[in-house]
Amino acid sequence: MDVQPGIRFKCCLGQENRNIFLDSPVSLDQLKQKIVAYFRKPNLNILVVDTEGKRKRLRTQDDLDQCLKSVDAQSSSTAVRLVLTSSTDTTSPPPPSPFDELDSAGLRDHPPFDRPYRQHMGTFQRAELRKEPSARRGAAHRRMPSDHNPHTLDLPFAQLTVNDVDPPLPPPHHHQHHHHPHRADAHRPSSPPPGFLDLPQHSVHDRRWSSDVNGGGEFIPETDDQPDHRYEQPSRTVRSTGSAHSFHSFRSTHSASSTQSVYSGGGSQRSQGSHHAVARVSVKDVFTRDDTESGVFDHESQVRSALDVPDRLRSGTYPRSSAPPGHVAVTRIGGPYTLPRERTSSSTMAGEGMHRVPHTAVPTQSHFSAAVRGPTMPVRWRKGKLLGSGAFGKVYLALDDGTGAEVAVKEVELDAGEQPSGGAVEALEGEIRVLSGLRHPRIVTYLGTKRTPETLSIFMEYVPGRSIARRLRDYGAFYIDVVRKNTRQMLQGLEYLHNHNIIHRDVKGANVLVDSGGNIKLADFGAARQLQEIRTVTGFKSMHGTPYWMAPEVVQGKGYGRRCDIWSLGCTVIEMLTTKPPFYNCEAMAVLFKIGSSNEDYKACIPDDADEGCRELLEACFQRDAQQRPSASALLSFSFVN
Ligand SMILES: Nc1ncnc2c1ncn2[C@@H]1O[C@H](COP(=O)(O)OP(=O)(O)OP(=O)(O)O)[C@@H](O)[C@H]1O
Repeated sequence: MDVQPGIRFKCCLGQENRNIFLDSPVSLDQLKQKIVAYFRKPNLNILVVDTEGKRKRLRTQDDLDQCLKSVDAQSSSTAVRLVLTSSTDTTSPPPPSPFDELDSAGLRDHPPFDRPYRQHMGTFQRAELRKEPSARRGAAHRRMPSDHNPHTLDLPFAQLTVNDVDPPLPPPHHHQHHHHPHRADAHRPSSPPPGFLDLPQHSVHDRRWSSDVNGGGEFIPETDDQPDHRYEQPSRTVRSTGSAHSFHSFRSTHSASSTQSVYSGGGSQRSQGSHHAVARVSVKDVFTRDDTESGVFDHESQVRSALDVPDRLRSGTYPRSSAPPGHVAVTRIGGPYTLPRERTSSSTMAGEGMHRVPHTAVPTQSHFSAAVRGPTMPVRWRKGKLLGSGAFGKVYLALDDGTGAEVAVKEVELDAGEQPSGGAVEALEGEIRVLSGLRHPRIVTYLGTKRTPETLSIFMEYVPGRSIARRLRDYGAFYIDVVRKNTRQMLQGLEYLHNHNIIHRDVKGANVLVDSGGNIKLADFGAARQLQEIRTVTGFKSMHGTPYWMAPEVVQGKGYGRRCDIWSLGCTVIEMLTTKPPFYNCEAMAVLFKIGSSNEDYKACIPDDADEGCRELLEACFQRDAQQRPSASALLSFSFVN
């Protein structure tokens, strides 16, 4: 199938950032229409920003064509940066953009920011990590902690290169993407503004669908144009139908005429080795203003997670007791609400096969009270007990004195005498600011940061049930059903992160937290590189960590992308089955060679008595060639996790 070329327009109006994708050839009218639709302001001036930061007004189709020509000339770039200003204010300077903020903070030219802001924030870096001057490295080794643990590793930091090795996606091809069985997820639509859902074009069915972090993320393409159609999942995603709609008046959206039957597309699909519940809902009935205020509005994952009935009902995330009779309690981003339950003869509450949510679903306003918003960044807070310590700092429980909620706070010591240069701390703060826009039931929510001269405190959602690693220590290896459920939920979290261009980089049992309902949340994602940088400058200047979960391309310093998380996920599955990751009986240095050496067959580490489906998934995860590893989305269709 021919895929038309497409152009991404990164639009910035004041603090609001949107990505708009348009197929070529792009017409100015089309662009203007999109801008009006997305920013809900008519007659905006459109200024194009060139690579040197100069702005030029786009008035005519010719201007646009010229501009697109210059984009074509730079083969690596298909993005056009636009600044929008109010047309009533043609003389005043354009509104501030995140780039301006970085400029004024002197950060933009700092190495971590030598790429566009969002690309950096999206954590897919092509830039090599800065190399430590050798003298400093020497000092680093002198200052390495003496408590050597054979299972941890101190490497000169500069050995790691972070590259987005994932090849680019073909450009978007709207309107027809549903029809191609293999490319259904190979298109990325534009990110809608809060309260706006451009569903006709960008249905939730498109799993490439991704709103940006705080509305303006750099979209780094996924890798599924790689030949892993064999892993393609036919119809697992939730389809959403509906028209563009404001979420700002919740009550008015519940008219009896809404279309929102939820049904499975032909019931369960065991032929693919899995069940696929295909739901059709009117998203306007699922989301409210609360969702749109969270800074990110990921319709697909939210719809999917809201309707991931098998998982939730099995695991008890939905507090059934909280639902009135005849209703299903549903945990939404930020909290629960209820949907009337209606069973059909082929449905079960475990979600096997068909389940229906009739159009009379009526969440009430009371369900959307403060309780559903989840934790927020505390203004005044008190430190509680130590929850644990890691390579980068200690994690404490803390009480938010404003709301009474408990949150977790990771304290990273900053060496006051040797402040990190080059804005490493600011970079981390910026990263957390962006990451705190992410919301998904399978990831720990970052809330924000606070800094004193001695400490950087990173606030997070508190997950009470301890990590998988800790549970393995306490109880021993998990039964296969728990491994299955945890794996599925980890994949859901990874899918969400990867769709938002975040590589976790440190997937392992210690970074998978379990809540009191036995559901997992991925922790410690996205910020590892900045933390590493801070520790590099202020602490023992080395890469400190444990290599057992590392992917070969990471160890080999080749540069890596999202698929390194898939390898680590495989190691974590082994960890859950046996309590230890592969080769844990070897010292850290030895295991590095094993990981790096193509002679070492990781598949041999799969326990002999492993479930057939589990073996299939692990073999896929342990493909040495990262490109051969399926994506998180593809793995979600494997029989083991269904
Ligand atoms: N949001 C959280 N809620 C509850 N407990 C947490 C939270 N974040 C971390 N913890 C606890 O604190 C411990 C230390 O976490 P931290 O992220 O500092 O280190 P780690 O992940 O164990 O190790 P490393 O830093 O080497 O990856 C974790 O093992 C976990 O038990």
